[in-house]
Amino acid sequence: MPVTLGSANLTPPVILAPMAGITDRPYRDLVTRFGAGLAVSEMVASQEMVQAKPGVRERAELGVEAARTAVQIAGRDAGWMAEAARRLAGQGAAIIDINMGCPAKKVTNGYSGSALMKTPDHALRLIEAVVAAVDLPVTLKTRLGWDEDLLNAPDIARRAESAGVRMVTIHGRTRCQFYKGTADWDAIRAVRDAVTIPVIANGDITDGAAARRALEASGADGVMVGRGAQGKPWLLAQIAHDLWNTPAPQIPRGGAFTDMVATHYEAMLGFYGRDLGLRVARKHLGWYMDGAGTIPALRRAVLTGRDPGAVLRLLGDALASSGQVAA
Ligand SMILES: Cc1cc2nc3c(=O)[nH]c(=O)nc-3n(C[C@H](O)[C@H](O)[C@H](O)COP(=O)(O)O)c2cc1C
Repeated sequence: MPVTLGSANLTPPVILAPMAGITDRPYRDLVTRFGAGLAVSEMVASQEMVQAKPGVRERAELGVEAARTAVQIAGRDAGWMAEAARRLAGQGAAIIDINMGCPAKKVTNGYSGSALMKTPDHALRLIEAVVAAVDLPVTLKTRLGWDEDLLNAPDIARRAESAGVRMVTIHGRTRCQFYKGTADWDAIRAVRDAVTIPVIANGDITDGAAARRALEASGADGVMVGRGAQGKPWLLAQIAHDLWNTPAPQIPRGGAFTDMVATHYEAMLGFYGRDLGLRVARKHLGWYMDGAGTIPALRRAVLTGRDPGAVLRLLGDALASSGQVAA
């Protein structure tokens, strides 16, 4: 079970997936406090970060659990990527992760993200530049390939290992699948067989049973969980407990759940400021209320509220009258 990368100890090897607009500092803090092995930041566009474009700095800002934070960088230019990695290392990132999996057209049209899988020689030069730029472990996140005709994740992973990459995470879909269908955990085994570094399986892992099946199918060393943890920041610790009998997380119920949600909400307002904080918070509040079984009218009132103080009061009422809290 132990996975270590330099001074970073990823035990338990259950990792919060990078998710743009979601895995910001307040949420990573919350998930790592429950007991995740590592949390990966949402992707930071390397050039924009180095040029200090508005809004980019906050996304990379490290949380209190910096030792358990990987910062993910995206881009297609080796120079910008290396410089971004250098600066993030200076800010205390424990690990630099390279994005080679994002399927969004606005990213792939610029030949970044998963489009790098179509130009592996170029991708390797970029990886080498990042590895040379920092003393930290560098990791890589890819998909199985661009499409069914180019399933080159094993080859890229093998070359990345030779270039000094210390761990690869594979989302078990191709770029052309986007998020459709189901993740193919069996296909990740070819990557496991191609390298000696840790391999992490990702895609559609939503509980301990799915994590166990993903590990059996892929032979991977750990799992990465994204959407399944939305509204359930304890899920990664629960998966680790189910698989490796690590301490069970205290899943908050009743007033403790309301307190956790309120604290997360206030952390988002504090981190982003009032207006942007409220916009970002709506996503998380919606997931919490879905999980709590909040009745639609109360849910609507919370999600359309404009005054942050009133939203907090409405949220307390909505959760107090929900099934989860009453249980
Ligand atoms: C809203 C959203 C944003 C995402 N942003 C990123 C990102 O910034 N970098 C990245 O490598 N993957 C990103 N992903 C992909 C996830 O990291 C993960 O690979 C994918 O969601 C599959 O895992 P899951 O089924 O556990 O969610 C994103 C996914 C979602 C749903």
